[in-house]
Amino acid sequence: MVDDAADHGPRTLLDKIWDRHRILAREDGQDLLFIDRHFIHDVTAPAFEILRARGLKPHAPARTFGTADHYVPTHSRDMSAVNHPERRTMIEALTRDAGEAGIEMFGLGDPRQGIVHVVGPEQGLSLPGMTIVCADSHTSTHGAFGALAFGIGATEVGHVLATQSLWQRKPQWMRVLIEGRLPEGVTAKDVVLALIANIGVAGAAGHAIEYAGSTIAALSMEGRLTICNMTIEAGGRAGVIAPDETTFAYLQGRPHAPQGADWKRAVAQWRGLHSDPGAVFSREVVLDASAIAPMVTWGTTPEDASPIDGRVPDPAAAATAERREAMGRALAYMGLSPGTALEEVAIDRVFIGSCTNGRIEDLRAAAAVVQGRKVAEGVEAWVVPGSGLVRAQAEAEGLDKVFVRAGFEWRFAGCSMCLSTNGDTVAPGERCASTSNRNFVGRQGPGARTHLMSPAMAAAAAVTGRLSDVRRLMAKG
Ligand SMILES: CC(C)[C@H](C(=O)O)[C@@H](O)C(=O)O
Ligand code: SF4
Repeated sequence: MVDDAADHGPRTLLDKIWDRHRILAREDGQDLLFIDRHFIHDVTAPAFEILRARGLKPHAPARTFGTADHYVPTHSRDMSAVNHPERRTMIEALTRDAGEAGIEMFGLGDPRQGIVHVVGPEQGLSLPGMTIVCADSHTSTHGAFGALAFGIGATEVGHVLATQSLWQRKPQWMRVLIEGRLPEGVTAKDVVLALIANIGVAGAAGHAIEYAGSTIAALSMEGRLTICNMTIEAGGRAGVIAPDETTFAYLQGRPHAPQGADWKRAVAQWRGLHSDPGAVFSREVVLDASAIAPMVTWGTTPEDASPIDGRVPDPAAAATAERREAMGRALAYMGLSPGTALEEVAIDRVFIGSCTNGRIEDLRAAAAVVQGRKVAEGVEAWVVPGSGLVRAQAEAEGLDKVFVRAGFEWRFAGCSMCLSTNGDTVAPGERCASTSNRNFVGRQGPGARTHLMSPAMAAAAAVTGRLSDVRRLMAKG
């Protein structure tokens, strides 16, 4: 590998990871990077065709891990519940191809199965300093451990499977500094929605983001995963947080984390994974955590987000004609009128889950709001844990009972209604309070209207039947 670190000045975390993984540099500015970890899921299945067509086999199966998530049913764990031929084919093809290649697979029926971005961290497969790829845009999630993690396309999957390397152009490096204490009822999800509302869906285009500051330092590992997960919604290539004691405590003892003497050596090395004082960033954005309120989206991109105590904005007040038109279209799709108080908007469905907010702390936060309350009349509310292990943990804590008693459906792990590729959909015209990451037109089903928010806010919406300020419910106890 090329090691030109010696005579450098202060380096960023990205420089450090990049330099350690660069095998070759090409004149056009692309570098060949060694890839430590490759995740595959049921949508990746066709990539194996690329290999077969060229007579190739996966080069490093032990660095590759698979899970079935996008196409799996969430009302049952039985393969016979997949009554859609295309979905069944995708799951079966992945299972077969992974099996033949000697790739470990967390399939349907495996207690560790779940959404790829929940499973990787949970199993200790995503570690500081690694390069991590997956044919999925939300691979940015794994950057929360201080790894360089990003989504790749189908052809690139073939390249990584065959060579365990990938040609990449180094992104620019942007720092998002978040300082101060989060107010009561405000979570990592609100922070990242506030950031995207601030910089826009293309705000980090061409950049990898390093998140830093006292707010990030105080966040749990799960909160950090939520923030890195949504980096892609700001157009960022990757989101990274320097590893610290919180990171090490989360990883210690996980099945694939180093053990014993290896653990000690690894932690000693990981402590060097941070941007050096004086390292230069191409951009910096600063956010004041104490000024952030619980957020909800009202439009059809994650940028269309406002504090819950606000109103549906008026396109007439938009800065540009283009934005005015986009807002007008979004409000028409969402069935909302400018000036309506967000808290007056009635909802039909609630989805608590996804790789953004389907982890145990998310379910605990939602259950704390739901406890002793009932799902509002006419609302259909679901909890879809991010993995089988999250589901089991929640059951061990009795959270499933809190949800079921309140009238929620308690489902099995998968992507489910985040993208609806498994058939879990929101009906046309219905409005869904969702803890997922994208509120695009038709994302949760044709004509479905998505409002993004935190798990606690989604729980508040479930029990009131409207978009609601969770802080008020918390005050009542
Ligand atoms: C299906 C997959 C390729 C896609 C992604 O890239 O993110 C999906 O996970 C999503 O969230 O839209
Ligand atoms: S939960 Fe949603 S965002 Fe995450 S991988 Fe699945 S479909 Fe994509």
